[in-house]
Amino acid sequence: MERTEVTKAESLEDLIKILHKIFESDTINVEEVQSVMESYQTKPQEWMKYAKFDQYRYTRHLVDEGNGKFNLMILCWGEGHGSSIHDHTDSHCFMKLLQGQLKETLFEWPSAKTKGDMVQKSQRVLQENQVAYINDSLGLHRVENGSHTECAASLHLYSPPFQFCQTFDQRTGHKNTVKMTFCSKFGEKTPFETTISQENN
Ligand SMILES: N[C@@H](CS(=O)O)C(=O)O
Ligand SMILES: [Fe+2]
Repeated sequence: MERTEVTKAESLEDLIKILHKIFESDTINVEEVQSVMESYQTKPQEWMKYAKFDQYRYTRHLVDEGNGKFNLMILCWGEGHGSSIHDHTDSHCFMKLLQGQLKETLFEWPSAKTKGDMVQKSQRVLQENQVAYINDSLGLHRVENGSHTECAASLHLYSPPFQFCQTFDQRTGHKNTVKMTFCSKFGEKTPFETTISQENN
């Protein structure tokens, strides 16, 4: 089979344009999305306006709604911040490192039979510009900024977009449904009323 030519994204704006084009189609080619996201060489001045860090937990900032086909967002991870083990609500999830490093740990879905600790499948450290991909059939993951001196930022694309996910307790495998909210949308801070019940995972 011929390899699909992948356009190089010259800027974040350019990347968004290319993604819109790709997602006009009803079928998604995971490798194509991954390659185009990888082709963008991170330039902090292009995404700085979205990046706001919190002292206590990672924050989520909506960048683009992808014509209803995908959500593109920037996540800001302070020193030592991490997510809980979670799923991705049957969506495709692409995660590109914009700054720093993030450790991704994959887990198996807990089964009714296996009680106790959740089973860890693999672990890797993502470097600047790298793109990771996950969906529910590949398992669950936890993402962490292990550094105690550097913050990290990542660009996430979810298709179709989703607002809720399930988080899992590593010791028991018990799950909870959580609503995921945005700290800012399109560079503007989300009004306080809607962030008051904010729960990222
Ligand atoms: N999926 C998580 C971030 S990560 O840990 O992959 C979120 O959207 O908040
Ligand atoms: Fe995730």
